[in-house]
Amino acid sequence: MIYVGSVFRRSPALADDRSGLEINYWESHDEELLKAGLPAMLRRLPALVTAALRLAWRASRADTAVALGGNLAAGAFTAFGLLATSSVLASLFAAGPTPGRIRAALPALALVAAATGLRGGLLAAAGWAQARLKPQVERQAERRLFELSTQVELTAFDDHEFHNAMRRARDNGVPDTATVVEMTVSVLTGAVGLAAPAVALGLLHPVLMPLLLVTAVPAGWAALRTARLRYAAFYRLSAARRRKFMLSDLMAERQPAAEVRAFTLRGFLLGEYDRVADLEQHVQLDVARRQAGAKAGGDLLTGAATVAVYGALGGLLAGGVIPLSVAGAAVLAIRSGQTSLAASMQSLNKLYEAGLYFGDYLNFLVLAADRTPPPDGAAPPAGDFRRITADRVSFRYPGAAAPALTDVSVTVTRGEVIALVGENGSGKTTLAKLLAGLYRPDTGTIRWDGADLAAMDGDALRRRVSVIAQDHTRWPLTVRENIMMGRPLDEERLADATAAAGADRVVEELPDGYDALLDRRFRGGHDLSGGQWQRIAVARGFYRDAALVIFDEPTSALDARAEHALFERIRRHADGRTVVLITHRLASVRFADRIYVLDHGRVAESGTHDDLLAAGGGYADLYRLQASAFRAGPAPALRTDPQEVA
Ligand SMILES: Nc1ncnc2c1ncn2[C@@H]1O[C@H](COP(=O)(O)OP(=O)(O)OP(=O)(O)O)[C@@H](O)[C@H]1O
Repeated sequence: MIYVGSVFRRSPALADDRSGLEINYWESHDEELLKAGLPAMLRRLPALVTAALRLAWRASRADTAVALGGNLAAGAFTAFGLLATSSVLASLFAAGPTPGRIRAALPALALVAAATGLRGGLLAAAGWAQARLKPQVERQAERRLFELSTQVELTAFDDHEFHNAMRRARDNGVPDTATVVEMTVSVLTGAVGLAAPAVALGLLHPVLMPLLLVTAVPAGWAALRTARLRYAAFYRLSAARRRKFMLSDLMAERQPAAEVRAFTLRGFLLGEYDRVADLEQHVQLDVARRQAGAKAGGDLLTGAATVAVYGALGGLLAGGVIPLSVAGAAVLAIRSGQTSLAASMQSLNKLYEAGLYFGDYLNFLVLAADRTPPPDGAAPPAGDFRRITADRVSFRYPGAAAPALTDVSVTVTRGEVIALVGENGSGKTTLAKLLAGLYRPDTGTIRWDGADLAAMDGDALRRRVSVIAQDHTRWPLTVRENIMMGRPLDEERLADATAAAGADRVVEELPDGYDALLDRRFRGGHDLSGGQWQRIAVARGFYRDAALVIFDEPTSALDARAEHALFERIRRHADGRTVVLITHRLASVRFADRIYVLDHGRVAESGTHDDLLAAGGGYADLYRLQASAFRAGPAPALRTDPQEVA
């Protein structure tokens, strides 16, 4: 079981039903983050703001400068406008006839109007720059993620921790990267919007400044508490949400639709859905209740603080500490400050929350960089290789209890056809992937003409190898793109590869030929049968101009005629390439130059077909069993003792 329970510690009655859908064990360190208090959160902010500004700067210097500069300048005009307002009020409240007082107030009034207009213009420019930043930052973050996800070593995808980190970074981290930048600018805007009236109040009378700040504490506490609760819920549900996505795919996607019906899985799947949805609902209701409590508490305290501030202002006025014009300007400044404060608290709330997801994104970048092979790998030997050797190679998948390969040694000489046979799970595919440089051995070495694969540039090596995987991908692309696989178009080679794989008839029968889109989810898309798809996959292998071609069960879905034609082509070394062939059809490997029989991750036997038959081991046993299927009479019993077979 991957998941361990924790939320039900508080509600044991639900434990039986919902266990297995809880927080993942590798997320336990994040709980520390959730428990962090307000000071810890505020301590986190400078790092967040710095990282966000760096990202924004890299995405667009001009937009970052305008967004920040515009807001700062607008803040200065706010303070200036408030001071000018105080002057206006002082003129209006002065003694004398009304027309004279109005005339005296006009210059200050003009300044207020100019400051307001300029502030509006600056805020509009800053807002536009902020809006332009968002897509640029998101694109940059997403591209970086895809650069790394397509570059990390293949074993990273077998590692649950990495996989989960990648999902979190992709699903939440990337969108929240833009939010972090957006909210950072908003928080800075809010801070300037708060600082401007604070400065204006300080200039009007020093005692007024602290009054504004009194209202900040309760609103800030409520906003941050709400964000923490929401984040806690996200973490508690991350495994459940993934399960729900999987269930959604199983119940509403085309591919499994037939099996859902054939196996009458509907009830089972809906039951699973209810189990996950129950947990989700339980956690969400719990969070909503606690968020409502936090908000109500925050509102109550903010209200009390506001009453206290206005009371204090009244007291100062009554005591003659400040004149009426200053009190009037102070009311406007406090109003303006409170509006900015509310906005910046909301932004702070969002920034903190998005910052946690953004932290996931940053963590993923570090994890992925650790798992990316160094870029300074050596080039594979020039020209065709003469020999590939695997020497006492062992390999264990991440988290697997037993090694998939132990002390395996094989040799592949140029131009040979090498067959890997053995029972299910004996390690054939794993060995083929190691030979192709997709995995690196834990111990032992694989060499191309003496050059160690471990020190070689992975991409350069893989350009020389063609792997037709057993579970090949059905790319939602056109037939042509499915065969070319990113290589440049060469019409003659395309026609050859298609014919060699027996895919020419498939292409002929499609109304759009090579241009047919192989995905029924799109308009005009087509689907192929399993065997037709396999022919396309084999054509892909032939199209690639590779020195080594690895066919992993290339004929499992082919009809007898196509299978025969393909093996004939491989047997005749039609294109002079070296082939590693994995198959369970022993009749088809008789012609191989050498056969390796794998058993529980070890090489149990090796040699030519005749050698192995003469040795009378497991291969001979299985071969006779398969051959008997085409003869009349009962199948021979499988013998476990090789001596007996001989
Ligand atoms: N991604 C993986 N993570 C963990 N274990 C794996 C993974 N892939 C394969 N294994 C395990 O490694 C062992 C060898 O698997 P491999 O796919 O190489 O066998 P195979 O001989 O190709 O089998 P088959 O004939 O069924 O294709 C098996 O025990 C399998 O369960």
